[in-house]
Amino acid sequence: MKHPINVTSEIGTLKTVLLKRPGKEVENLTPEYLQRLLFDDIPYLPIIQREHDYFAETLKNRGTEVLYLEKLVAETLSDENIRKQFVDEMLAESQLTANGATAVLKEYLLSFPTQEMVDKIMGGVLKKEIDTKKKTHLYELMEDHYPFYLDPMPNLYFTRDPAASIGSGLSINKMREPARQRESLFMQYIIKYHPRFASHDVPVWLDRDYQFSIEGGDELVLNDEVVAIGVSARTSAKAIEQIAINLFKKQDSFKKVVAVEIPKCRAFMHLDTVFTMVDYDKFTIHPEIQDSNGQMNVYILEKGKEENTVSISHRNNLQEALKEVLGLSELVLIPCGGGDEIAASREQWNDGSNTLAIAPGVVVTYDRNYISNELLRQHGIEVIEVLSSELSRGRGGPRCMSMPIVRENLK
Ligand SMILES: NC(=[NH2+])NCCC[C@H](N)C(=O)O
Repeated sequence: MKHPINVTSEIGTLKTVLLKRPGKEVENLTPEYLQRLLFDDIPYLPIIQREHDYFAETLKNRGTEVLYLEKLVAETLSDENIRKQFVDEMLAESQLTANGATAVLKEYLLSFPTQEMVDKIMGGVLKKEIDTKKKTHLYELMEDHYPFYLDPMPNLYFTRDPAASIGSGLSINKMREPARQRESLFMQYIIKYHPRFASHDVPVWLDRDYQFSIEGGDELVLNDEVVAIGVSARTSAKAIEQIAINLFKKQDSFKKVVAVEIPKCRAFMHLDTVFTMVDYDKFTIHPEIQDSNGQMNVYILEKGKEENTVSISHRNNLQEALKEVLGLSELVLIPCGGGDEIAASREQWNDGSNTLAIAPGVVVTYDRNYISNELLRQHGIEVIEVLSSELSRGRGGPRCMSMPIVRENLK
């Protein structure tokens, strides 16, 4: 059987992708906790699901196999021992909001059929769901207005971030924000126990127990030798250096990691919110990541002379650095919003630069970013638009909502 993971570029024809259909977790958002849960508004569930289904259909119509995270997790947990072990680990990481709740919650969760249990863990567990028994302890009698035992995970539909496919392996990410840290546990179990992956010895370039954060929105596989990684609000320089060391050391063909420093702010949380690859020699860019002279900090990491080291060199122009590492004489950066100040910030905010390439020169984008979309078309890119009123409220676009598992290699 073929190796289950193969991603040697950002643009090779997308064969298999992982999505998560938004569910109850999105309805468990309330204004009070929006910020902490990394949302700016509450999506309307039936519409966000319709939009997400449309996105999935669009990919299927182009021949992509769509896998759903929630289904893979349920399949992974079909063995009773693994199921129990998973629940234990999930509860241990969930910083339960009431002492002594762990045992009750475990019993409660395990009482459901596996798919329902998975949906519940993802959706969140309200205290009122299980607070039926008589209260005997002091802490149980105390008024506590926090509604959840288990917080919902509304960011799960951004499957790009908790893990990232690179070559034949992946990084299973230590995520930066507490609201998202549990998300990568799902992938750890899938890789270890799901029949599609378990028997293949999938290399893990960096694991979720690594101390410093990294997120998939920052990890861009430019080709089979070069990976670009954003140094961002979510991804640390330390994790980038470590994954570079691991990539150069283990198999596969990777020779260079390009660390691209971007401003650390909410609107630009990951590299893919300001920079994505759309063709062999074309990228989207949000102009604001460069200074007034068009410069920014870019570092090229290569295998060092000593074992477990990298050699690092600095560049200050992204376009030139990309030409250098990709061996191109010409390379186009297509500005989000056409470079117009207002349109650029509005469309960047709604993920106008966050394109998902499904083949070289073919991208999926949000319909609302009409200026950026038009500009992409003028550059010869085929743009397939998807619905975006509710999906965009979570601050992520088509690239973040998809985790490629298999892409065709570039010729
Ligand atoms: N790769 C990305 N750009 N992901 C966007 C994730 C958005 C999500 N609300 C978060 O704040 O984490």
